[in-house]
Amino acid sequence: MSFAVIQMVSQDDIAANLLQARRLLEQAAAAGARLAVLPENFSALGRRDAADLGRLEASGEGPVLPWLKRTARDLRLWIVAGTLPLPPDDQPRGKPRACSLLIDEQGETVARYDKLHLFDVDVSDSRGRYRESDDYAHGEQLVVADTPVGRLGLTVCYDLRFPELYGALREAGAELISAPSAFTRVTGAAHWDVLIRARAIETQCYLLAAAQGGVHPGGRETYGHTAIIDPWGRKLVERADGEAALLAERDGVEQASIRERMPVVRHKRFFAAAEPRQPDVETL
Ligand SMILES: O=C(O)CNC(=O)[C@H](CS)NC(=O)CCC(=O)C(=O)O
Repeated sequence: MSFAVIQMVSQDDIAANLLQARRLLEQAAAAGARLAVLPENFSALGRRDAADLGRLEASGEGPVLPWLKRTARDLRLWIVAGTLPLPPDDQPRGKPRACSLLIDEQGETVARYDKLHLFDVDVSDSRGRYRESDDYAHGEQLVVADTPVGRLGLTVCYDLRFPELYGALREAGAELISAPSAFTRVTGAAHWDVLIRARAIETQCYLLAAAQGGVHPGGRETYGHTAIIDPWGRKLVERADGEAALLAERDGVEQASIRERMPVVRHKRFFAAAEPRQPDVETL
């Protein structure tokens, strides 16, 4: 049972990004992938109109959700739709979440994960001030779902720095974890490789790390290095930058053997809170 990670160099033109994504998903499906992970903000990168885009999609008039449905069905492929801005289901006019949808091969949405940790960070480079929370609100729960390649835990990008989330996904039964990303060049060069391998090793899961890799509008550069890491921490595939569809296969027997021979879940002595903490109360 193989799965794919897709690397893109998304721009601010949604139609062009969807064409690029379609080509890469076709390659993945033709090579035999049953599930493919798109990168963070695959459909639009470098725009500041997340609220408008999210409301448009929620109203059913947006371009991305119907495209996802159609593509999954045409290619008979499960898709982890990187991220796209979407308001909460029960507040169609609310602030968008950075939302990672899991679409099945019939085109139905079977899970929705809203990015828990928002990237409000001053990176030490010339243009490096990021305030994701200006445009997005954070999510509030963990999400795992069953897929044909195994039980999947969903995460996004900056989440990679919060191992408690990954530990909780493992305890919720995850066998694979998706991490669609758009790491900055600077932080990626310093930390990406260690973060994705550490999350795979400590959870004994396959890490499906699908990244943006190249130059985007405004000269912003992402680190790329899309990869699949196996539960022993081996890098099965990797691409430094540019468009790519990379495949690997799950070895469930080996994964079970690693978990049995090194039963870290049973050895655990410190426990993080089971639920993410509630949204911060605004104080003056
Ligand atoms: O804003 C967009 O257009 C796309 N979204 C992103 O790039 C997101 C939020 S700004 N990036 C990250 O989370 C980078 C994390 C990172 O680089 C790190 O943890 O070091």
